[in-house]
Amino acid sequence: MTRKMPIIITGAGQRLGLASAKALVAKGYQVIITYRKKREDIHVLESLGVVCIPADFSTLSGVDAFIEQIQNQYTALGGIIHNASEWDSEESSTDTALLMEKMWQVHVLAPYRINLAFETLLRAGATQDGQADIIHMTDYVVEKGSDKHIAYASSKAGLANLTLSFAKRFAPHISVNSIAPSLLMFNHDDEPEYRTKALNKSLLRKEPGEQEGVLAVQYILNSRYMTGRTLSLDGGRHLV
Ligand SMILES: NC(=O)C1=CN([C@@H]2O[C@H](COP(=O)(O)OP(=O)(O)OC[C@H]3O[C@@H](n4cnc5c(N)ncnc54)[C@H](OP(=O)(O)O)[C@@H]3O)[C@@H](O)[C@H]2O)C=CC1
Ligand SMILES: Nc1nc2c(c(=O)[nH]1)N=C([C@H](O)[C@@H](O)CO)CN2
Repeated sequence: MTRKMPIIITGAGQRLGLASAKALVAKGYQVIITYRKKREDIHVLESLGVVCIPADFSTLSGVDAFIEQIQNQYTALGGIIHNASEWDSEESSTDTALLMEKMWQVHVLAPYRINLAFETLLRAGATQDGQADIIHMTDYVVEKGSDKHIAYASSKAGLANLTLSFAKRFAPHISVNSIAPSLLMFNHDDEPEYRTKALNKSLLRKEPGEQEGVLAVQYILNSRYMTGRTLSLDGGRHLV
């Protein structure tokens, strides 16, 4: 059943967020997205009727400005997909304290503050649609850690824990779930040897692409009986 109430996707100017926004619009959803960089694809989304809001969650004031804008413009929400993310490594950082702060700011504080702020809007949306959804984009490394993205992995573990807490707090009208990919899609600058190594980390040895994540989002939005759980998209990596 398609929702009447709008679904927010954060960080949807490219890759998985962009593909998810296009897929939900094609299914008849009202979609709101956030972005930082105004790429050509933002104009494409606007032409499809998507409401595109510039938002930078790297500061508390940036998070609160986004919250205020939504609260001023909407009286109900069908859901929010916390997709915005930075995949920073210790190797690429000169200050590990700032790295940890940055990872927790975007992956934990922003979703935490937004979920609390939007509870009333989501409950109003659930009244209209029968249910509202929060989806946290986490990561396979929540289970296993990462020796090269330590701060990132810890923050995604924090996000995964938010799924458990908000599922309890917002039941029964708002469902809260995680999607935990391992490799979905490479970045354009990933070297061939890195790609080979990453592909060999899973049993299925493939780069599934963004549509694997889109299918998971659609499954959760269509589900009527899933909350506090994680959809793991990892090609059997846990068995390697
Ligand atoms: N790609 C993969 O293989 C995997 C992805 N995931 C998770 O899935 C989700 C989607 O992945 P992917 O599409 O690769 O994500 P991206 O790396 O493309 O990041 C998504 C968007 O997040 C936005 N963003 C980053 N920092 C901030 C910030 N401080 N404030 C607001 N927006 C911000 C960026 O917006 P802009 O470009 O406009 O600056 C970016 O386009 C992410 O949460 C990721 O951690 C997990 C495991 C594997
Ligand atoms: N925000 C992002 N998070 C992650 C990305 C990414 O590109 N952006 N990529 C990965 C990798 O695909 C990793 O799962 C396998 O090498 C992880 N998180």
